[in-house]
Amino acid sequence: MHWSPDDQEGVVIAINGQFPGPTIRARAGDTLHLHLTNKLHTEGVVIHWHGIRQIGTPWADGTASISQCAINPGEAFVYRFKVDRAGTYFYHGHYGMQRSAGLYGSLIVDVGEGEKEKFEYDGELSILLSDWWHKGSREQEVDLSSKPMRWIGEPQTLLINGRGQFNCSLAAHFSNSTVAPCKLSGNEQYAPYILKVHPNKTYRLRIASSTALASLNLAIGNHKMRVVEADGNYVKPFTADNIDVYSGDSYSVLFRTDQSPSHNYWLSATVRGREPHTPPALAILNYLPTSPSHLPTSPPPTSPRWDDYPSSKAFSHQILSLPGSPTPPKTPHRRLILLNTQTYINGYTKWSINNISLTLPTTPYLGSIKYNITNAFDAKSPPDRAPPGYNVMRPAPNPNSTYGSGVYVLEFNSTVDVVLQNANALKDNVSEIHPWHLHGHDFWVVGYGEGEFKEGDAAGFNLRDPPYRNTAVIFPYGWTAVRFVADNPGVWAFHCHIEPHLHLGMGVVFAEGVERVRGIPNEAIACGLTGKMLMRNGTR
Ligand SMILES: O=C1O[C@H]([C@@H](O)CO)C(O)=C1O
Repeated sequence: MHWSPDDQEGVVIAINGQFPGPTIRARAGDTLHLHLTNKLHTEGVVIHWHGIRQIGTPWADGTASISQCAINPGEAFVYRFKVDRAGTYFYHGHYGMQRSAGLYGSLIVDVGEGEKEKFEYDGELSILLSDWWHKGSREQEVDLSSKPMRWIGEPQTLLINGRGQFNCSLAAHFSNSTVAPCKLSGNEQYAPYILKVHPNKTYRLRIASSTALASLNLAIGNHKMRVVEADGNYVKPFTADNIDVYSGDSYSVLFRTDQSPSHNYWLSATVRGREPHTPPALAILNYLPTSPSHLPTSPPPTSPRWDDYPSSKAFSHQILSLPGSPTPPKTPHRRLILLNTQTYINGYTKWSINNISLTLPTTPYLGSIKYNITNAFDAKSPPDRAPPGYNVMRPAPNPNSTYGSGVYVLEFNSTVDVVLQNANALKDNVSEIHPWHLHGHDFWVVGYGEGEFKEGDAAGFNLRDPPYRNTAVIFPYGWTAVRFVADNPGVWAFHCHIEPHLHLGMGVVFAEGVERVRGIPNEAIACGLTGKMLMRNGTR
């Protein structure tokens, strides 16, 4: 497939003229060859593929490590990887703030030839959720990197498959707010996305969130959902009126079209965890043969209040793996405790992990480790835990941190626990949601807790049916523990999926079995010191 991000039109990055980018659909076991030409005039492009583990491919894709060389304007690159299992995934830009500008699309992998899903359905629908600002991604980067920082604020619009409303509401007549009704003839950019269904069928709705900031809650008016998949893995099915979807998450839900077929219904997404200044995103569930322009006669579904954390926690705790799913090794070889804090460095606002704010080196980690280039990043590994006695309920007594680019070197095939410890941010009584995403692996989400993690809490970890996924949320003032096996040779990012938070340093880098990585393509290391090495060797 040929595939080219084009220049920003307004503030949206399109791929092959489409926004969001094209849906890439494959079958488990396929090897994809995606030819990417960067047609942006001034910016490099890096793409990350969610859920792709790439074990067994000829090389551990440099995209797995967020510091790979960007594909420069005018350059072309072939992404080659195997999609080894079915599931709902997506891809997105991983360079600067390009995700907030729209560089994303769906990646859907069907079960292999002759195989069956563990649930049945008559039809399938797919939505990719995102958020959108009127400011371009470059301006946002400058704002975030200024002293004092200028925060990007809440998005102007939430989008469902790239569609959303600004300054008008499709459901204005249901509320007493002063927002004007949207005048629809059908082709406006704010026309809603329409999900067409036939009555009395079971549909699989695939959902992924590529938001740059917003945590969302999704509901379909008058319809219950049955959650069956999370991040490409089966979960024990459960029924929900609404579901939380954090940035980086993907789900499949089943629902029955058992409502009156002479009406249409709203699908809505609302903001969670931050006081919303953005109206809900609305799409229309259109019961055929009713006309899609027949707006729903009932109001959009209600969702929990943005700060109703007990309901979000209850939802997360309900996600457990389907019996027969992989279970974690019983004991870890190593446990990292990563304290998440909002900090300052010389007056610049940052996010830090164990008091280090990640700054990516200009040379890709994969190449520098593989070829023993010792001065490309900090030789010292970051600490395995923050100093004891830190009060997570209060702003830090000393809010200053330092920059760092060091790597956690994990023993190949070892079992690693990571406890993500949330804390108070810079302001009193503020602690935010952070969805953490791991590249190149799935992890088991083995526990959640309130306040400070204590070693004794590990005795309560769920090792029986923890969900196996690649994104896990930490709630305000709480901790979340994940366990994974470091069995994928390469260098892998683990980071908050809120794009401005990563931009401000909220991430860490893991390296394992790099000596086993064979045949790194030149394009993946053609920058920084490895780029110079290739030039010296005459290979470039
Ligand atoms: O990183 C962030 O910065 C702001 C605020 O803390 C400072 O303006 C905010 O809400 C974030 O999530």
